[in-house]
Amino acid sequence: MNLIDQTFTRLKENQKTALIPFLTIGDPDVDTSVQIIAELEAAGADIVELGVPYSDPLADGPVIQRASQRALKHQVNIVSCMEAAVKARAAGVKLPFILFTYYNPVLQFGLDRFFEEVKKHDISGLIIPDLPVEESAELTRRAETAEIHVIPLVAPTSNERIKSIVAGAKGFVYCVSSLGVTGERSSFFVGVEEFIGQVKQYTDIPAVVGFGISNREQAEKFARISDGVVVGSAIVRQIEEAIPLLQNMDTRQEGLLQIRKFVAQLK
Ligand SMILES: O=P(O)(O)OC[C@@H](O)[C@@H](O)c1c[nH]c2ccccc12
Repeated sequence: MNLIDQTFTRLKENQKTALIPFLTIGDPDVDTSVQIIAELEAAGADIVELGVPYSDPLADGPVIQRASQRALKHQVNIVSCMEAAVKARAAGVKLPFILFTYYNPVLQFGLDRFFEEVKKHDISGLIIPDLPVEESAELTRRAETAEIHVIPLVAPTSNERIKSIVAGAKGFVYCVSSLGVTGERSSFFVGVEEFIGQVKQYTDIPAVVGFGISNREQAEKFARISDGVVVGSAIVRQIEEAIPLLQNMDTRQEGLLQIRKFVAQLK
């Protein structure tokens, strides 16, 4: 059974909601990312999104754009991100890994080789926000063969398309809480509760909410109406602010603890 499914089964039995952090792998470097993944688990994360840095992150706000730029400075690519998953697993991290990547790096890599590598590197799920509709059938078919879940994203404006987007979906459905790009927000799409209710009508798999969630109050609000909450930019900002501490051996532990504490208070 896919690790993502196992995780949601366990959470459901304990009436808990998933906390799913996102981080850009290679920011500030891959080995630090591996250590941060261990901190995220220690802080109570249930699943982690491993972000592949990309030069043209259309759907990302400034915080994740800056993180991608820092990672790309030392040529972090899709394989380094998969290697980070293996290193984290070797370090004892039990969390399911979702590889988050734009479609272009996958295309460059080639689907055959991509799925060989993904399978070898203990990846349980994929999120590809700009996956072209005409490509999704082929990619989903290959993913299913490799027992990897392609997580669909639904937006508040998806309306009648929600049914077709979530039909046959595996893992969970990623409900985007607001229009626009990723980044901390003080308000969300007006009808976001109804939107999540709509999604849950069309599917039995967990409905997870992301975009803009940056503090405990917001996380609690969405945890009450969904099966999981994704937090990215707020955590990536914590990493960005901790970089001076992380890059000095004397203060590295303090930097890691700072990140862990921020995530723990979300859980
Ligand atoms: O950063 P936020 O606002 O907390 O949103 C989660 C988001 O970072 C993560 O899931 C993600 C990063 N880049 C994306 C692009 C599209 C959709 C989702 C994402």
